[in-house]
Amino acid sequence: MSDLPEPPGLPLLGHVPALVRGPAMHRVLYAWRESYGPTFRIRLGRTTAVVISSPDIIATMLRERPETFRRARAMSELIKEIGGHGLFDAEGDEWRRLRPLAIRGLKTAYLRNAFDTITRSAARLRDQWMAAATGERIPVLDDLMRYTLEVAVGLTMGHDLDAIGRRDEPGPHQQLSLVLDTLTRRMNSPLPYWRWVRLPADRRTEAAVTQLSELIKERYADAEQRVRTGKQPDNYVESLAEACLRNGDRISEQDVTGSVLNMIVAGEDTTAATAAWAMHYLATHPQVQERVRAEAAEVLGRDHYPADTTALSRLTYAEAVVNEVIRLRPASPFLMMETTTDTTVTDGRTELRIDRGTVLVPLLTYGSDSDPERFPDPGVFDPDRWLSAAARQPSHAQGFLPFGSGPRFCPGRNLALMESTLIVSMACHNFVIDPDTSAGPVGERVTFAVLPTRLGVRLSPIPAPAR
Ligand code: HEM
Repeated sequence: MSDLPEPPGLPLLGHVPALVRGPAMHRVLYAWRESYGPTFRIRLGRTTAVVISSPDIIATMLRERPETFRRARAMSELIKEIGGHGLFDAEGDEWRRLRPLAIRGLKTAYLRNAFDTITRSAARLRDQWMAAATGERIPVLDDLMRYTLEVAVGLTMGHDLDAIGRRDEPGPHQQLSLVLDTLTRRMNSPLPYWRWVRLPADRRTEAAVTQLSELIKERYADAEQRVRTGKQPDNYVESLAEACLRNGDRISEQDVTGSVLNMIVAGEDTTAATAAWAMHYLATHPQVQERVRAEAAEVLGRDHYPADTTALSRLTYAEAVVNEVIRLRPASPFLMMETTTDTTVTDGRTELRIDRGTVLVPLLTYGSDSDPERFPDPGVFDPDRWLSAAARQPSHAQGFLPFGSGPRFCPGRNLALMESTLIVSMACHNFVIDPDTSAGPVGERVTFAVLPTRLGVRLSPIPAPAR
C-alpha cells in the first residue's frame, strides 16, 4: 500500500480541501484516476484511504461482505449518531438479521401498494405543475425531493405525508434533505465540532430526525395492533410487526425507527436526483422528449400517467431515458468502505495487499461517461443504447455498478426505476419541458448523492385534446 501513488495534498488536512472545494468530489477522484492510475492513495485528515477503480477488485470487495469488507466505520458512526442507524450502516450479524427483513418489507410494499402510492404522488406533482404559470421557473429538484419522500413514507409506513400539497407548512419534509448535508459536513470536518457545539443546521436536522422517529414509532404501534388482529401486512412497518409477532424475530424499537429512517434517507435524495437529472436531459434534448411523448401517447392514451404496472412496463423508452441518466449522472458514484481484516485482492494483473481497517473508496461507475469501449460516443445522451442487445451483455455492466453489487446490492433499485420512469413519462405526456438557466448553468453538488444545482425548467401544459 505504501508504494501506491498519491496526488499532492496539504499537511494535516491531506486531500480534504481539494475534494471539498474542487468540482464535485467524484470528478476530482476521476481526474486523479487519469493521472495516477487505477489505484492510488489519498489522505482524509489523519486517515489514509485507497481509491480503487479496477472492476474486478471492486466486484471482489462488494461480494466479500460482511466478512472481509464493510462500510467505513467513520461513516457508520456518523449515521448512528444522527439517529438513523439501520440496514445501510449495519454490519456483521446485525446486518444479516436486518437485510431479510428489509427485503421482505420492501417486497410487501411493492406488491401491495407501491404503484398506487407512486401514482398518487405523481398526480399531486402534476397538479402542482399544472397550477404553475406557464413559463414559471420550476425548481424540479425540490419538488422531486418531496415526491420521493412522500412515496418513501407511504411505502414504509402507509402514511400520507402529503409533502407536495403541504410544501409550505412546517414538517419533516422541510428539513429531511438536510440529513445528508449534515452527514456530509460532519464527514468532511477535521474535528467532531457537533459533539461540543451544534450549529443551527445540526439542530434542525436533529429535530427533523426526532420528528420522523416519533411518527415511525406511532405508526409501528398502530401496525402492531393491526397485525395482532390478523391483518396481512401492506407496508414495511407492518411487515416488521408481523416478523416480530408471528416469527418471533428480535426487533427492537430502535431497529424499527432506524431501519425505516435509513430506508427513507437512502432512497429520497438518490431517486430525486435521478429524476431531476432526467428533467434536465429532457429539457435539453427536445427530440428525446418527443419520443417519450409519442410512447406515452400510445401506452397511456388519455390517462395522465400509467394506470397499472402493465402500462408502466410498456414504457420502455422512458425507462431507457432513466438508465441513460443514471449512466451519465449516477447518484452514488462511489462508496466508503473498510477492510475488517488484513487481506489481498487482485484483478489478475495487480495484487493489492490491504491492512485491516484501511478505508477504501471504490469508484462504482468510473468510465461510464468516458469509456468508448463499453459505451460508444460516451458523452452523447442516447437512451437507445439501453434498448440494444448489447445493453444486455455482461461486459456492458462491467465496472458500471450504480446500485452496488453483491449481498448489499441496493434493495430500492426497482422502486427508484419505477418512480423515475413514471416522472419521465408523466412529465413529457403532460408538458413541454424547456430549460431555464436564469439562475446560471446547472452544476453538481455531492452530499451522499450527486445533486444537480441551479436546476430549473419551464413547463408548458399540453392541452388534453392535443394528446
Ligand atoms: C437512483 C436511486 C438509487 C441509487 C443510485 C442507489 C444506490 C445505492 C448504492 C450504490 C448502494 C450501496 C450498495 C452496495 O453497498 O453494494 C445502495 C444501498 C442501499 N439502498 Fe439504494 N439507491 C437508490 C435508491 C434507493 C431506494 C429508493 C431505496 C429505498 C427504498 C434504497 C435503499 C437502500 C438501502 C437500504 C441500502 C443499503 C443496503 C445494504 O446495505 O444491505 N435505495 N443504494
